[in-house]
Amino acid sequence: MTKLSVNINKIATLRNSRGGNVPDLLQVARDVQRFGAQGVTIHPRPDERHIRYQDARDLVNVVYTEYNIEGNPVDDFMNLVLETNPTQVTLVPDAVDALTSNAGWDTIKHKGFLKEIIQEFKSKGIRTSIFVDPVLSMIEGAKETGADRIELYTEEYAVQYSLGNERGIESYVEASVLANELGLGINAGHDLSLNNIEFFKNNIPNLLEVSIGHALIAESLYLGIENVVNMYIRKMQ
Ligand SMILES: CC(=O)[C@@H](O)[C@H](O)COP(=O)(O)O
Ligand SMILES: NCC(=O)COP(=O)(O)O
Repeated sequence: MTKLSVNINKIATLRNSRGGNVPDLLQVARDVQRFGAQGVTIHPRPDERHIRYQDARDLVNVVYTEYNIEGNPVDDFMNLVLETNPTQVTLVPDAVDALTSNAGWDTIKHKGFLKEIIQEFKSKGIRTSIFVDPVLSMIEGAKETGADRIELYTEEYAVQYSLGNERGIESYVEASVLANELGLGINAGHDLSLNNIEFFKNNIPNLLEVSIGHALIAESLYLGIENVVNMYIRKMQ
């Protein structure tokens, strides 16, 4: 079964825009789990533009499904993850000023760095995932880092699918076949949506988790968040 982990970054974006607590991030986290989501994802960035570090702490007692914290492993992020002890940490090579995540790790160039960090998280019982492009050498490098899983960076898939090019899935299928052979778990995320999720899910062998936020929250403005969560779950059955 492919688990849906709802990324609630954009709930925090809306909340922060007025400085108060509307929408209530913790209540949305409770509700998406009640609606059937099997996980909650956050991506606290150094500038705390949406998710604040305190949100990550507050969510520890709210998330009873799978808690996934994503981010660039700078010292503050490392300390936050070790303090909150989530189900999973997903390492993302984001620049501090990046508008959003826009690249996977070079798992060959950064193998030593990643190995050390991953070992530290694993020693605390935290499942580790690294954000990668669907490039075979990067998948092989990911295995060398000792990561439990990869998260396939799906922006390019989403772009190609939106242009009607279903062949955009091919590199992701090849990467997934290799990951399965290497014993790496497969997660995926970035720009997945109600429009493209079914084709992706049906073509990726042993896809364990998708983390979806931006499109899901936007779609919920029209269709309602409970309805949208269940639409994703039905499309992945
Ligand atoms: C790694 C990934 O693709 C998501 O975490 C994405 O970075 C969401 O971040 P924003 O919500 O800041 O765009
Ligand atoms: N890891 C991807 C994620 O958490 C959400 O990405 P997006 O759906 O906001 O593009």
